[in-house]
Amino acid sequence: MPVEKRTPIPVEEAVKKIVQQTKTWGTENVAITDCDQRILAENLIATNDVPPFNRSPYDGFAIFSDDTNGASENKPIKLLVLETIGAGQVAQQKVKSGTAVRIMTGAQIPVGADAVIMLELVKETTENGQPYIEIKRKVKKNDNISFQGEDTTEGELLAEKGTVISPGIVALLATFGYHSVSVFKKPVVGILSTGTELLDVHEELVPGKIRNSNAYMAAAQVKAMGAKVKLYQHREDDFESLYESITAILNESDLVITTGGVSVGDYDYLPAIYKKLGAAVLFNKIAMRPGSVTTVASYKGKWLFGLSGNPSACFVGCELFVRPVILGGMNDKKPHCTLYKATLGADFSKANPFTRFVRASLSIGLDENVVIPAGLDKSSSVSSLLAANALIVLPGGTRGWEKGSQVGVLSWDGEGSEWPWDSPLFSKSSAIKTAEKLR
Ligand SMILES: Nc1nc2c(c(=O)[nH]1)N[C@H]1C(S)=C(S)[C@@H](COP(=O)(O)OP(=O)(O)OC[C@H]3O[C@@H](n4cnc5c(N)ncnc54)[C@H](O)[C@@H]3O)O[C@H]1N2
Ligand code: MOO
Ligand SMILES: [Mg+2]
Repeated sequence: MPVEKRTPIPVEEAVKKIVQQTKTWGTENVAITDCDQRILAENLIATNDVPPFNRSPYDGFAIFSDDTNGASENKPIKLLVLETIGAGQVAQQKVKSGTAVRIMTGAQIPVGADAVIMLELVKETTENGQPYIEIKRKVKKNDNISFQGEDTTEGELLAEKGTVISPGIVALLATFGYHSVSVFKKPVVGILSTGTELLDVHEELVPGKIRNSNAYMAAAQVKAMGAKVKLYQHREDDFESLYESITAILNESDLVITTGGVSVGDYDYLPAIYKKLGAAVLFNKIAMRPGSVTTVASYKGKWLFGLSGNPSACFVGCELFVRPVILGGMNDKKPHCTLYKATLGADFSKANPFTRFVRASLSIGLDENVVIPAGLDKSSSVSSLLAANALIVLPGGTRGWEKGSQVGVLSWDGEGSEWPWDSPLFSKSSAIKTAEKLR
């Protein structure tokens, strides 16, 4: 059989094809205790003013400010203390001229009081068994009052649907009585590695075999993206059993990630499996390195991601193509890796017609971000993933890059990007033209 000729498409076009087909995973209600890092499927609206009543920001005395007119070191004024209230208590009596209520931080300002003076600024006395305070200064109306609604007002839109729930948002949900909250569902991602050479993690090495690292790596990646993972026992490169496994996994998952067996080799069965399934292949060759063989197909509303068997290629394919499907389906407004501009900290000499994604270590600085390649730059490398927190994006058709160059970097750390692909740092370049020549 002649080897299949594949037509590479530019990376951004591949990502666009995916984004166009992304649909939401639906919504569910989760308890406030389980909602952190999920994505809001409803607007977060203030259901009351915060604070809900005028309150004291200090431990002190609630007074009627006009009583302090003319008060001075030599001429203190004296007020009768009616009662004491702590936070959570409400004064029983009104503050009238000549009186005060001892009040603790967080307690509601008593009716009639229009200012608070701190404990440290008064002298406490007793006369005829009655508690009094002396004040030696003028206190202005509204001094030391935390006003109702000064933080938020009822009806205010605080966070829009699509926002990631941070600890701060959890605080607001609690403040406004959302004991449960509507969030976008997590998709279920089934992960299966194929390879006759693969061993389980606990197995001893034998000649010709290696341990399966891709499945565990991909599981960790998609978990970090917020998906649920179903990890399956790896399979040998055998058409029938692989076909059977994949159809079974399709029933149990929203997305199926396979690793390996997706290129043009004798035992690369994924292309034939997509064909037999009747899956619609969006692309099977991308003008990029690593990960050029990444294949994405859709089947009955489900996704099939054929990631490369080479670990670094598998990793990159997952970040570039799986991420926007998982996060986009959860209505995350920034479903792609975060784009940074950085200074290249070391020469990168390899020329390549394809857009390169170099595993790299990115340091975010106050004045400058610096990025350096993270190790052996081969798609088969595992060790270069160790120090990597980002991918340097080097547009195709270039003759190597010098230390000091400004480059675009995509990182899986950070808040994500809406659409990083238009960045001039990635210059629409000659990648595809050069790739065409190579075909
Ligand atoms: N004649 C051609 N050969 C190859 C091409 C090509 O275009 N023409 N593409 C090369 C590129 S680029 C890549 S990437 C690989 C992709 O290969 P597959 O996705 O088909 O993966 P496999 O053949 O199954 O394995 C490749 C490599 O990765 C190792 N591997 C596989 N699975 C795992 C795993 N779960 N954990 C760790 N390592 C794994 C496997 O042992 C192989 O060494 O094809 C090139 N060839
Ligand atoms: O997909 Mo391969 O790893 O392009 O390098
Ligand atoms: Mg292969």
